[in-house]
Amino acid sequence: MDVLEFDDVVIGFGKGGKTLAGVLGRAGRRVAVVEQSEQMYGGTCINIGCVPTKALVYAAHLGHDGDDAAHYTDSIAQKDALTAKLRAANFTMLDSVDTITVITARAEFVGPKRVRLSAGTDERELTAERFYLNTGSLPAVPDIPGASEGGRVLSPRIHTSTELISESNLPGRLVIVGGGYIAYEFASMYAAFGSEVTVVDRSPIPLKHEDRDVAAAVASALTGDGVRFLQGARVTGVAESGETGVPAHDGALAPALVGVATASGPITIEADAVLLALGRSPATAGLGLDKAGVETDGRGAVVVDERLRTTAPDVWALGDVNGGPQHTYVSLDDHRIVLSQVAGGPERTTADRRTIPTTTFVTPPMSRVGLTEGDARAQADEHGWDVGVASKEVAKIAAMPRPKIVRDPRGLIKLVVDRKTEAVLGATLFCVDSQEIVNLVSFAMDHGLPYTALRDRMYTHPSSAEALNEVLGAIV
Ligand SMILES: Cc1cc2nc3c(=O)[nH]c(=O)nc-3n(C[C@H](O)[C@H](O)[C@H](O)COP(=O)(O)OP(=O)(O)OC[C@H]3O[C@@H](n4cnc5c(N)ncnc54)[C@H](O)[C@@H]3O)c2cc1C
Ligand SMILES: NC(=O)c1ccc[n+]([C@@H]2O[C@H](COP(=O)([O-])OP(=O)(O)OC[C@H]3O[C@@H](n4cnc5c(N)ncnc54)[C@H](O)[C@@H]3O)[C@@H](O)[C@H]2O)c1
Repeated sequence: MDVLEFDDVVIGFGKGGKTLAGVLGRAGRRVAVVEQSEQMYGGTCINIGCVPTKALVYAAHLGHDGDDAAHYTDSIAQKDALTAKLRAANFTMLDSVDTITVITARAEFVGPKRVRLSAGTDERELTAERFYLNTGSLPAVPDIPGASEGGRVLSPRIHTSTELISESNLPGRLVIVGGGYIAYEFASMYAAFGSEVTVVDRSPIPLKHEDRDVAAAVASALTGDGVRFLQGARVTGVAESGETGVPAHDGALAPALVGVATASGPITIEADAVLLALGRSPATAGLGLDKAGVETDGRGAVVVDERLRTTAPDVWALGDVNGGPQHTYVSLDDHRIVLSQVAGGPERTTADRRTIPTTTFVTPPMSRVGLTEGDARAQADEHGWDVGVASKEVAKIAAMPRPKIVRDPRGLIKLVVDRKTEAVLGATLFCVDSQEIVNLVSFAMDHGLPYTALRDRMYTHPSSAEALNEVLGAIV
C-alpha cells in the first residue's frame, strides 16, 4: 500500500483547519488536507451552515412577483449557486499552493501518527509529523418513534437542517423540534418564506437562557410573523398520514402526522416537513481516535487542553470536534491558538478569550455578549458588582432612526454594567444590525473599556451603533 508522507495533516476541511493549512502551506510546509466529500470543500459553514442559511434568511425577506413556492424554489437555486462558487474558491485557495495537497477521502487513524484514507475501494495511508483534527459535528438524531431510529430518519418528511435546505419545495406546514439556534433561525426564515411553522420545544419557557423581557420580545416578534410555539412540549411520534387516510397535501408525499405531548394533553399536527433541530454532536465516530491515543469525552468530543492539544503528542483539535462553542469564528480562533504553537509568535490559549459574542439570525437578529441581567444579578455579591441596567424598546430609541429607515423597528436593546467600575458586564441586542453592534460591545468588554466610552463615542449616522449613545445614557 502507498504511504504518503507530509509535514502536517489536517483532517476535515473546516474553518480552523483550512486556514491553518493555508498558512503552513504558504510557509513551505508539505500539508495534506483530507476531506471526505467534494461537496464539503470549505466545510459546514459555507456549504450547509452559516452562509446558505443566512442567504436564505435574506432571500426570505425580498419582495417577489410570483407565488411563495416559486420564490422559495428560486431562492434555493440561488443559494446552491452561491455555495458552489464558495466551494470552488475554497478548493482553489488551498489547491493553488504548491505544497498543499487536498485529498478527497475519509480518514481513520490506524495507529499513532498513521492514517488510512478510504475513497471508494481505493485505500492509502499517510504519516506526518503533526495532525490537526477538524472534523466538525453532525446533527443529533435521537430515536423518535416513526421519525428516527439509530441516528437515521425514517421518512422523507423528516429532515435535519442539511436536508431541509436542499429541498426545493417550500413546505406548506413545517414542524420544528427544538428550541436553540437552528430552531429559531429556521422558524423565522420559513415563516418569512410563507410556511406555517410550529416550534415544539421541550423547555417550558422560550429562550430559557435569556432574560424574560428579551425572550418575550423575540417570541412576540416571531409569533407576529406567524410562528406558533408549543413550550413544554414533546414529540411522541410521527406517522405517515397515508396510513390513516388523510389525503396528500402536495401530491407527492402524504403529510406526516406529528404526535405532540403538551401540558394540556396530546395533540396531532399535520406537517409537510419536520425539522429536527436538537443540537449537533462532535464528529468523532469512525476516526479511530483510540488507535492514535486521542481521548474523547462522554459527548464524543475530543479532549483538549487550553492550547487545543489532544491527549496524543503532536495532535491538535480545532472547531466543533473539540466540544467548544459551535460557531465558525470560534473554529477560526482555534486556528490562531494552534498556529501560535506550531509557527511561533505570541502564545495564545482559549483562556485569552474573554467574551464570545453570538448572534441568532432571526429577524431582526438577536445578539448577545457577556451576561444577561439575571446572571449578573445572581453573581453580583460574589464579584461585588453594583449592577446597573439600561433597556429600551428599539421603536422608542429616538436617536436610532436606522430600524425605522429599513422598516423594522422591532426589538429591544439592553446593556448590563457594574456601576462601581463602569465595566460592561453584558449586552443583549435584539434589533436590526445587531450582528454588527455586538462586536463593538464585545471589543469594549475585552479591552476593559468603561461603558461611558461606548456611551460618549461619536458614531456614524444613521447607524444602529448610535443607539448606544442613548441607551447607555439611561443606566439605572
Ligand atoms: C444550519 C447551520 C447554521 C449555522 N449558522 C452559523 C452562523 O450563522 N454563524 C456561526 O458562526 N456558526 C453557524 N453554524 C455553526 C458552524 O457552521 C460550525 O460551528 C462550523 O462550521 C464548524 O466548523 P469546523 O471548523 O468545526 O468544521 P466543519 O466546517 O464542520 O468541517 C468539518 C469537515 O470535516 C469533514 N470530515 C468529517 N469527518 C471526516 C473524516 N473522517 N475524514 C475526512 N473528512 C472528514 C466533513 O465532511 C466537514 O467538511 C451553523 C451550523 C449549522 C448546521
Ligand atoms: N447563528 C449561529 O451562530 C448558529 C446558527 C445555527 C447553528 N449554530 C450552531 O449549531 C449548533 C446546532 O444548533 P441546534 O439549534 O441544533 O442546537 P442547540 O444546542 O442550539 O439547540 C438544541 C435544542 O434541542 C433541544 N433538545 C436537545 N435534545 C433534545 C431531545 N432529545 N428532545 C427534545 N429537545 C431536545 C435543546 O433543549 C435545545 O433547545 C449549535 O450548537 C449552534 O452553536 C450556530
